[in-house]
Amino acid sequence: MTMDRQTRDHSPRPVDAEPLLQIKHLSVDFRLPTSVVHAVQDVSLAVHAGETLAVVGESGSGKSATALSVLGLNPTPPCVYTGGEILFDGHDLLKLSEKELGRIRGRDIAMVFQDPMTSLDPLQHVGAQVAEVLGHHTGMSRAEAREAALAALDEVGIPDPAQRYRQYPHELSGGLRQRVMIATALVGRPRVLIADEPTTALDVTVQRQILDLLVTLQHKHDMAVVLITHDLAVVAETADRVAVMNKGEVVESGDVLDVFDRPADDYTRRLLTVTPRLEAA
Ligand SMILES: Nc1ncnc2c1ncn2[C@@H]1O[C@H](COP(=O)(O)OP(=O)(O)OP(=O)(O)O)[C@@H](O)[C@H]1O
Repeated sequence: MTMDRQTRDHSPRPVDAEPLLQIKHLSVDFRLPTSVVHAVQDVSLAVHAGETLAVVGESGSGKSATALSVLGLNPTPPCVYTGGEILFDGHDLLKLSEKELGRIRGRDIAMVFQDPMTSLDPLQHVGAQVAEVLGHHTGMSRAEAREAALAALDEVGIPDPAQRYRQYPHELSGGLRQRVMIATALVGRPRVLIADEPTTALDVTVQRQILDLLVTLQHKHDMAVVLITHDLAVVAETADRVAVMNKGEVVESGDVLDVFDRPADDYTRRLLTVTPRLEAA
């Protein structure tokens, strides 16, 4: 499988640039009543500003547990962080208090999940939910937060934002709901966006539009994006680098073009052969 290097936008970055977010030797267990799941084992990942790192692997390989660790969102218990560091802005996020992490969530590092229905409040107007993020993180007045939320809805391509502002999540299509989630994530201008299967629940045409939107916004705001997905075609189209996870470990990582053209690990090779859509990517 080969990909056209000419058509991909790989913005060069200074070789000595520090990663914005760095996960070093992270290990995470889930201690259940009768067993222990070693969900993440000695995982190291790094992402720079303006770069997309894809984390791929089959279901249960530890992608989400790794991503959720960044913002301390794995349920504790049963989750126990057994080793490693997550470095952001000179801090080890694993050592921060809940209050300190709360300040980083949404403002510096934001997440988008697969299913907006579980992340959005069904009883609150969508616009108010976008504005609420600003209330948490800035000193904006209500009117200013409303204006900024309207601008964010507009930026993510929601038609007629003033009217949509006053709708509830169930009144929107799946694609529009995911756009609201993205607006909610990005309105605080985070430097890192973690997107966990952001398009899996959507039909193929809408998937394309949402991915295009994420790429556009990433370039516009020079964000670092960690994209969790099991879809290698999505990786081929959007990511700069890829880390392949299997059974809690990173088995291979590198430039997407290199890894996909010349996979070094058997597991990566197997993943690539079961993804026919890649041929067209
Ligand atoms: N809250 C939890 N309690 C117990 N076990 C968990 C919990 N969350 C994840 N696990 C287990 O940890 C392992 C890794 O799960 P994780 O959700 O990170 O995988 P994944 O690669 O993201 O899979 P998927 O693509 O299906 O989301 C799995 O064995 C899973 O069952």
